[in-house]
Amino acid sequence: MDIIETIKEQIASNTVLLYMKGSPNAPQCGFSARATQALMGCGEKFAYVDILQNPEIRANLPKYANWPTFPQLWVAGELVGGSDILLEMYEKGELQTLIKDAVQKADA
Ligand SMILES: N[C@@H](CCC(=O)N[C@@H](CS)C(=O)NCC(=O)O)C(=O)O
Repeated sequence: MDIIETIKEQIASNTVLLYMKGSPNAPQCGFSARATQALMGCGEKFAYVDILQNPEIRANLPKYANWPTFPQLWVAGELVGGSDILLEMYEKGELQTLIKDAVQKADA
């Protein structure tokens, strides 16, 4: 499958999806570690893709997303942002609401 099709499919089939370096249990970058912590604090399940294991995604997602770096959080098919944005939203309680609402809608 074309790599952009793969990315689209991942985004479409996972309500909460984090593109990151490493895994939630073993993040390989401080930005990915902080994003994971904020997400875990939201209390919902989330999927992840380790871009260190997927060099083609690492090379192509920034262009597709128009977002240059990792981590990238996608919720309900939309890019939310990277670690700075996630932490800011988490502090305000906005990330929790966004994710809970999206998961509820997806389950309905
Ligand atoms: N301010 C960004 C910082 C993220 C960042 O600088 N990520 C770098 C280092 S992990 C990155 O993805 N570089 C491109 C790459 O490694 O492919 C955020 O909030 O997420």
